[in-house]
Amino acid sequence: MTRPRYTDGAPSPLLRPALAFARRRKGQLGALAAWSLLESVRTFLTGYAVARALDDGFLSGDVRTGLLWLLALVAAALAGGLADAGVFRTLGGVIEPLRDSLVRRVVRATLTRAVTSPTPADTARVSRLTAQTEIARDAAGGVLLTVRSFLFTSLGALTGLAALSPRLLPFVLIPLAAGLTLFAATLRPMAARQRDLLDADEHLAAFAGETDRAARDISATGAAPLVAAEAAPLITAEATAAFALARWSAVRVTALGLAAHLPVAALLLATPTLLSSGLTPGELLAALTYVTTALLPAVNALLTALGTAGSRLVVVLHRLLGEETGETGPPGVPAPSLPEAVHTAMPTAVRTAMPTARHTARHTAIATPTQLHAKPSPPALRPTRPPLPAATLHDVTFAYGPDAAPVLDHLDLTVEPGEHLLVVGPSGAGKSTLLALLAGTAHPRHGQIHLAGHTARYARTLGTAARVLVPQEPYVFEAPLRDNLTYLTPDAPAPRITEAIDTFALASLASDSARPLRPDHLTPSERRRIALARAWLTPTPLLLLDEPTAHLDAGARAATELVFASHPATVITVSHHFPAPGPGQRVLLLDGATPYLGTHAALLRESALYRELAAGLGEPSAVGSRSTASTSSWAGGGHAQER
Ligand SMILES: Nc1ncnc2c1ncn2[C@@H]1O[C@H](COP(=O)(O)OP(=O)(O)OP(=O)(O)O)[C@@H](O)[C@H]1O
Repeated sequence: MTRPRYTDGAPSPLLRPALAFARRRKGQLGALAAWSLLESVRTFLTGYAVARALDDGFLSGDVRTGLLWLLALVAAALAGGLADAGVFRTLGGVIEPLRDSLVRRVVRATLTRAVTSPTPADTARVSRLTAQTEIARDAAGGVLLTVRSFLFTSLGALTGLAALSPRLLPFVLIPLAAGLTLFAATLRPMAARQRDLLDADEHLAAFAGETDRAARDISATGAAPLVAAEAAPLITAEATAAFALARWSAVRVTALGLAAHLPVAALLLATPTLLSSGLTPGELLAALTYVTTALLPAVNALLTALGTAGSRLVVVLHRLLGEETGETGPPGVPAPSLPEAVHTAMPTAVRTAMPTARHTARHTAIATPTQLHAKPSPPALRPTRPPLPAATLHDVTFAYGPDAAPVLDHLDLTVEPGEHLLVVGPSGAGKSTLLALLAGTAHPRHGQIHLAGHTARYARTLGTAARVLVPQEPYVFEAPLRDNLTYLTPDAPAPRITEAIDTFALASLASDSARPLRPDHLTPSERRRIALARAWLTPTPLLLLDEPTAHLDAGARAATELVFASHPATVITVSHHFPAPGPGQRVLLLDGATPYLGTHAALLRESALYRELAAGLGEPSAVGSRSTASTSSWAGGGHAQER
């Protein structure tokens, strides 16, 4: 799934709100700095008092002076305690308003979206995001506390080192700077890797959940190999993301070693040189005290806090502030809610070869009968001007297996919105394969397929909002007729369901509304009519019908052809039977080597195979009548390829 790639770790999107917040809280931040300065004093004294106690006191035989400096150490510890109390008291004044501000922003954004968005409001969003503000509050508190502690502890320690002897500074400053630089370099890639891992984990978990729920359907249709094939890349993606994150974690450990441990080693190694150049034992011990009791823990805490709470804070703030601007989903489509994210990873075999039980937020309100006769408006895909083609295939090649001969070979095709395309051809020519590619259940070896501008792979995650496939073997499950019909549109209004039952002559199966259907007791015609009615009930912009009239008697066939002929969606129908192409209606003839696209009349003129099919398999009356009615030129659409 393509999300907008927030460059996690990149401060720019968060910097402005953070600075604005800091400006508003200048007073509290000033108080925090004042208390923290006391912490610097404590750190300063921690080393300085040790040096003086040794050099001026115990090593010079002046025990009293030594004890006085030790007393200063105790006073420093007490001052540190005071500083800690002050810091925690002041911290609340900074962090609580941050939480309040985030909650306000999230609620405002959610309510605004609920009022302005045509899609149903996701009321769970408020509580979900309020929980995220709590995470932001905790993480921000932790990060602020640790960064502040590091800065003021370092200030105290470095001032102390400079006061003891400026020669000590390079032994600490150089490795510290190197370690922190290396750590900073890991922030952005590591945040990105963390996000990758989170994404991969979410996709895999959602896929596993849906697979579990769809287990019955998967086993009923023998779709297990397809599901396994779909799971494999998700598992690989998660493993790859975890390895990448582990590699960056190793770099981070190196950074910690450089910043925190190398100064100790450097000081120990340089001890002879430092002592011989005039440094006193007290000063050396004080330097080691600064490094081991102040700097090392502060650096450790800083890197750990930034690596964990910091990353979490960046991700959560991106989500919260992205929520406010609506930047939480792929560009060009509405932001996905959780059910859609789940639907995204749903096994395709269950989603399209069989309809899914899950109704996603992308489904718009069911069209009324009058709306059905209006111009189609794709329910979830944002309108664009000029309208995008309903479907395009660009240089598409597909074969069942790496060594198999291609079923479709470098096929180009453009289907305009609202167009009704008929696909014909001899058995095995690849008609069902073409529908599978459009539905996203098969993927081309080469070339691109788009539905309303979205790749077929992505479009399939939109479910019925992108397309509905009625396969050759319609799927009916053991449940009452109504459940079977509303499988794709659970909130279909009762009058529409009644209309579907009438239109597809299903009244005999609806007499006992609570009685589950027994799929094995249904005739092929009944199964097909149920699947057609189910598809007809959806407000999908693209219907893919594979042999919709197979097994139907003449009356049902005529009714079906009529109802789909006036359907406002783009309809691509594969049929051995010629359902009387209308004037100007384009027909795609697949015959393996040379697919032809044109009107019925043009194909009759140009293709012997088409004439043969029309004469042998079609309905002579329909073909005959239409052949005189069709006056459009060859390849009338202009976009399609005549090959
Ligand atoms: N799952 C599959 N594995 C391997 N080959 C397949 C598979 N499905 C179809 N084929 C082969 O691909 C070719 C195209 O099949 P497809 O079902 O798309 O043709 P079709 O034109 O729809 O045929 P029909 O009109 O008989 O339904 C055929 O040779 C078929 O045997």
